[in-house]
Amino acid sequence: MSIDIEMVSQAKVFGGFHKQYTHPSKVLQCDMKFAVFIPSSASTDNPVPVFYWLSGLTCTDENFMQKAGAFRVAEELGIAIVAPDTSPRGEGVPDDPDGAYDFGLGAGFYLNATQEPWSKHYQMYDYIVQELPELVEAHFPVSTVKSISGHSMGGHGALTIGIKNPEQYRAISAFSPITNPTNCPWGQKAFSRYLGSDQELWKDYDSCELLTTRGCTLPILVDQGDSDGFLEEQLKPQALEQAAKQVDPSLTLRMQPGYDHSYFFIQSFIDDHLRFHAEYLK
Ligand SMILES: N[C@@H](CCC(=O)N[C@@H](CSC=O)C(=O)NCC(=O)O)C(=O)O
Repeated sequence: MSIDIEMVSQAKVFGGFHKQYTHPSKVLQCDMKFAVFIPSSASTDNPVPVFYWLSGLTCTDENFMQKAGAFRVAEELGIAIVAPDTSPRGEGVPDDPDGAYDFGLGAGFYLNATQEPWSKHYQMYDYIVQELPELVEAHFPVSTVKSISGHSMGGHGALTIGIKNPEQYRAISAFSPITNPTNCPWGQKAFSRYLGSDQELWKDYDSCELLTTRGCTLPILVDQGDSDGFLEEQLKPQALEQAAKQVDPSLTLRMQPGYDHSYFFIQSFIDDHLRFHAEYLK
């Protein structure tokens, strides 16, 4: 079934096009925006692979597209980029009761909420894994070959979604991911509200737990700045390293001296990530 999408803006960049769209989401029960970069080599005769980018807390589709500096190398490698929003939006979509930045709007945590009042709209896992790729593949000159990456909350999303769907993605990468959300304040706040008090159920969205119990057949690249203010309390890359050691050696964790949590860090290493993904998207 084809879903209608409406273009909001487009701009030529490095020979390709950045385009922003809006569409009604059946899964999220609201209108959503997403953005794509389509390289100039893409056509119906030459469908290109797709790099999905999941952004972090407070972001929309715009943060990565405007700040990461990814288009020159994506054009060179012939890779499309898709950047969704980070939560459902719009009238009727509930937000954090105190308007906090780390829950509700802009903070969907890429999971399927089970608790009221969140469960009606906050189904970001199904949106990213099913609805959005179906829509993208129906409307753009792209193949079904894809990989997934993200930052912070989006790094958590990329890791958990990639680990759980190895048949759908070719590679996973992350910048400064929340690796062990069941064991950090951001994750505990979000999971207790979206998923309820049974912490056994939280494990299904924790990359350390998933790696330990399922392993991972996909290659994983993680970059983490050692001057990141969220490092010790929220991100815990060593927990991911420990979990990976127990199952297989597919994780490359690079601690990057002096870098913080910002898009300046992402901008500094996004070319490495795109080239890493390109190896597996061939
Ligand atoms: N207190 C800050 C926190 C928001 C923040 O740092 N957001 C990061 C992602 S954090 C983890 O998911 C981000 O990417 N921000 C957008 C950007 O363009 O930098 C605040 O409210 O600003």
